[in-house]
Amino acid sequence: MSETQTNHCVQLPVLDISQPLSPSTLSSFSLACREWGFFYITNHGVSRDLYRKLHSLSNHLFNFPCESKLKVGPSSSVKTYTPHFIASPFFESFRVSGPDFFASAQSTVDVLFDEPNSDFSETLKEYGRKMTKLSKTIVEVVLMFLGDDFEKKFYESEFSECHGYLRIVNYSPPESVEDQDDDDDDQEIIEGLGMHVDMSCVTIVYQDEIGGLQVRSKEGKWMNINPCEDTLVVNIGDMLHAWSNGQLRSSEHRVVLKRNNNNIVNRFSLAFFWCFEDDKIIFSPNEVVGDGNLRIYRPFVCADYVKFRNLNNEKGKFEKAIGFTVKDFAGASRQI
Ligand SMILES: O=C(O)CCC(=O)C(=O)O
Ligand SMILES: [Fe+2]
Repeated sequence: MSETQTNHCVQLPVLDISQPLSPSTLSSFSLACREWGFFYITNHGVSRDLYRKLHSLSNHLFNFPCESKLKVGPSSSVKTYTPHFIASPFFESFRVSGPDFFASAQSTVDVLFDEPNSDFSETLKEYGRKMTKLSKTIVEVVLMFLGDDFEKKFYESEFSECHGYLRIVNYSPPESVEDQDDDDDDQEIIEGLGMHVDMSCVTIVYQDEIGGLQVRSKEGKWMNINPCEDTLVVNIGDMLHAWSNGQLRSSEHRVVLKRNNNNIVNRFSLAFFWCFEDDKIIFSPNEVVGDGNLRIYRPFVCADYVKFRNLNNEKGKFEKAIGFTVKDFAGASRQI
């Protein structure tokens, strides 16, 4: 039987990232990270104006003809554009990488635009700076969820070399896909991005008001993560999941697209991935594992895991969770 739309919505706590953490909030976020691997943040310092600007400047790039965008596509030297039909027929994205977000954005702009233009790159520089600062704060806070003073014990030694990159995503039907004319009710769901787990330590997601982000419960049920004005969604990825010895959940999630009179509604999102450096050896410290517990992952080099995932992506299995997660890559068959 094919899957149809559900309406279950998960209640995730909202963290005011501008305030110090109180012991009572600590426990609800700690629980959310262990149960869902997702929570919201507010007072994050990114204005609605900046999001409006990012949306409109990004649309400008997405509106270039396909042939132009492919000049920065997977077969080009720049490789910042992922065209339709790689992640899904409805997904296309531009990638902007840190630490020099300006230079990375400009490498795309220089190919696409005939005239010199730095509006996009300047804006991405500002957004990259804000997301970098936010990611550092989030990692510190998440370390507090794991244990007393863990941010003091582990932030500097383990997380100070992290880096980030941004994926700007446009969910829309490709030119070659006709609108469907099924009945209105009981429609099959359309995945804009299939089930996957992130590779990152943490991911910060901005989704527009359309919604469609879903997390899979431990029981395997899809739950909506509704957009909420002025808040961002944070989720734990496989790198931090492995580092925490599985205590923080790296959840399967996906994006489903909405329809309006059988037309797919365009959706815009920004996913910022905060990751360990390539040569980092991910190995959960004794104190994190805790007395009497066993390690569930063998130590591994971060870049080797990224390579493992990308290899499977190339085979057309873009970010599919099953068979290609850190559990498959470094799960300890014999616990150590
Ligand atoms: O588009 C979104 O809202 C989320 C995207 C996502 O999960 C990802 O890019 O890993
Ligand atoms: Fe994701």
